[in-house]
Amino acid sequence: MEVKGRAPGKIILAGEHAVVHGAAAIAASIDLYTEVHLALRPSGQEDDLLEIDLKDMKLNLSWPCSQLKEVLGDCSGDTTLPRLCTSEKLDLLSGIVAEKKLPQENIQLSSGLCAFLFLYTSILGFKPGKAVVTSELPMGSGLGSSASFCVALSGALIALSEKLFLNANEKKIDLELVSKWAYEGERIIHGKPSGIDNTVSTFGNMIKFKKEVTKTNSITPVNSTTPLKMLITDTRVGRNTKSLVASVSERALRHPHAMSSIFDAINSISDELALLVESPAADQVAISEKEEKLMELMQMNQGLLQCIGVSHESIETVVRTTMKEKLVSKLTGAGGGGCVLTYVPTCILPLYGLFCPLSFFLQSELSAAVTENIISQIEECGFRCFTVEVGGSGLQVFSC
Ligand SMILES: Nc1ncnc2c1ncn2[C@@H]1O[C@H](COP(=O)(O)OP(=O)(O)OP(=O)(O)O)[C@@H](O)[C@H]1O
Ligand SMILES: C[C@@](O)(CCO)CC(=O)[O-]
Ligand SMILES: [Mg+2]
Repeated sequence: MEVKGRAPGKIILAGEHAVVHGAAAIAASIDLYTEVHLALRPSGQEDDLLEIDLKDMKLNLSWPCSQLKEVLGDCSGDTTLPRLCTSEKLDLLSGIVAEKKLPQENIQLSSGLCAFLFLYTSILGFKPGKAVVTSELPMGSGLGSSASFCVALSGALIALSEKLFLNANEKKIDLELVSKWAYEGERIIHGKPSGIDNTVSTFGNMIKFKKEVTKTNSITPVNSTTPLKMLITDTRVGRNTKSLVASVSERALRHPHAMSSIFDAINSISDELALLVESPAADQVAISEKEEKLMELMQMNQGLLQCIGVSHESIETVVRTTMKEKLVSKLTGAGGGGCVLTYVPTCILPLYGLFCPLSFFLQSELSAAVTENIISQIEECGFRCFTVEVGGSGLQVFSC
């Protein structure tokens, strides 16, 4: 039996990092995906391998299932109750991965491979199989590559374990369950994730997310009344979400009151942004007012992200370059390099002090010209730009 899981990356419009500390954040899926194709090997065959083929990295690794069983011990359990990967188990998994002596340029994949082995053996046990992984997302850049990998993989594993596509089984995939397993994978990669990335990758669209300690997380759909056009710049500066999240927590320990005020301010920005995105705007004047407010909120959020220490010279370069054209940018995801969002308003004339309500054609022509000009200035700095569709579908699972 073979299945394919496909899950999107994401952008965070407001609230990254603060969300780990209990503030609200707004995230939306984007139209860039990770796919995991999963096939079980027929039982009774000589080779009892568990294999992973990371196509984009041209990296193929395998482990005999008998060896995994010997090292990891019993991994069975109720698959409907996602389990935490204990630190003892993580040490065992890290040892199994370290034996493969990954080339230095791929060393950051170790945590992803530990998450793979943990999720596979927890959900399917030691059944021989093969996973083929491809992704359109730049890895480790703030667009949720780790979450989309964990969600696509968990979706495929649950579909196989519940034999979803066999014998006219009409049961639908349990998205809550997938998201919870993916969260356990994210924990291996991120250390202390809030859960926003796996949630938006699983369910898609735009959400307001707030982590709750004693009850279930609060997840509210945000229904945007206007399409949001985002230009994304990949600064190509490598970073790692786990260490950035840890550095913010350390700063919060050093300056608890100041940091808690910043997290509160970010919470208010997220609340206001969600209301704004959902508010109707009947005419060009209302649309342009709404867009200006949105840009102001993004600008304030970027300033606060700089305050908590997760901006970077490369991010500030993008912020300054777009500011010259009166556009606003903010980092997205964990920061420290990675990707930057630039909001491209539909009403660009008011930014230049001009107002022309009838000329929609002129607006879109000018918007395209300004965007092109900005892209060429940003790319001169050695960065890469692309645009994305915001708020599409979440996890999809197919039978192959
Ligand atoms: N396609 C993939 N295959 C295997 N591992 C992956 C894949 N995509 C991501 N990973 C794992 O996730 C790590 C990157 O996760 P990280 O959380 O640092 O960045 P991100 O998810 O892209 O950004 P952010 O969390 O800020 O949105 C990689 O180093 C790797 O271990
Ligand atoms: C930096 C962070 O807030 C978002 C990463 O996309 C971490 C998290 O919420 O898990
Ligand atoms: Mg991540």
